[in-house]
Amino acid sequence: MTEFILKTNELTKTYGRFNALHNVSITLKPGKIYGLIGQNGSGKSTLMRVISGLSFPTSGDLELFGKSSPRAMQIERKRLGTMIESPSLVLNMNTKENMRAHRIMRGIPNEEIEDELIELVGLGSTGKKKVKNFSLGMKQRLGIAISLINNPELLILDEPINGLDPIGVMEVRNLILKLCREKHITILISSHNLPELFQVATDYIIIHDGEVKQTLTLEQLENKCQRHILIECEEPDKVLGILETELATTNYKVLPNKTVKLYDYVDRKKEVARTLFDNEIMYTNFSVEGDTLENYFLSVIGG
Ligand SMILES: Nc1ncnc2c1ncn2[C@@H]1O[C@H](COP(=O)(O)OP(=O)(O)OP(=O)(O)O)[C@@H](O)[C@H]1O
Repeated sequence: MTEFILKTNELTKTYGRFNALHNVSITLKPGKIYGLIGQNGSGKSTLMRVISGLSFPTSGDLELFGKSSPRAMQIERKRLGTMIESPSLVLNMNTKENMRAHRIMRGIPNEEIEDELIELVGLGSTGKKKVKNFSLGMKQRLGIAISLINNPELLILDEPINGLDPIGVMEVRNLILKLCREKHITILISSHNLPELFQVATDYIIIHDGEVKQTLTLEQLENKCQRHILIECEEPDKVLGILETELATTNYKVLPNKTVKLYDYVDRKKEVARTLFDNEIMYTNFSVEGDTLENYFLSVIGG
């Protein structure tokens, strides 16, 4: 298996003097769901367009499935599926007709893939119903089915849950998880809604004003957001001893910089401080940390 599906190195895209992307360096590994999170106008679609070959970078490099020459990339891009901005659907056609049109346009001979994908995205019962009468969620799922027609290894979905009602969101979310878990497709999905992405993504790329501000795994994000008491001290081992014997908790983490994160007693911090004091533990910092997803996102983008 390729170690990296995609690597970008200092990708920049300018429109006139405006930097839509600035020195974007990211890597995507197989089997993951990457959440590209940023406000409106932060550069999400631009990045997706450049990766998909719909737009050229002004400078910087792109490597797809280990290949970087323009000729090789043209071939490797056949391993991508994309739905950028709204799906391209013919409203006067039904599900099957839309699938067929796209299959023929892409030159894919396997007719069976049409029904397979229609079932996969849960549109098997739509029959003769025309797309113009579909809900937004159904249209998004049909768009995703179309983007899967070439059996892609990397799927790029630009705001697929934007504007959907809660049921539509849930259906698209479940579909994305299914594609990753059962079909082993790596997914890059953009949204301006971190709590929504939080339900599906395994990794996060935070973009703001065309710059990647942070990349982090789900575990790192959870750690950042989980409320805890932060204790910085000279002798963390002694602190742990007190936490276990006096406060009967092992729900803590010790960081290499002599810092203890305690996930219990967050709303009873005076009790912890008193216990440490009574046991003659000196600390240099004692504070409650951690945030909501939205606040964390805002702190990263400087809001
Ligand atoms: N063809 C273009 N010409 C000039 N400016 C552009 C062009 N395409 C995008 N931009 C600008 O680049 C910036 C990034 O746009 P982009 O569409 O990538 O943002 P986005 O994060 O996808 O936003 P949204 O969530 O609203 O879709 C925006 O300020 C946009 O106006």
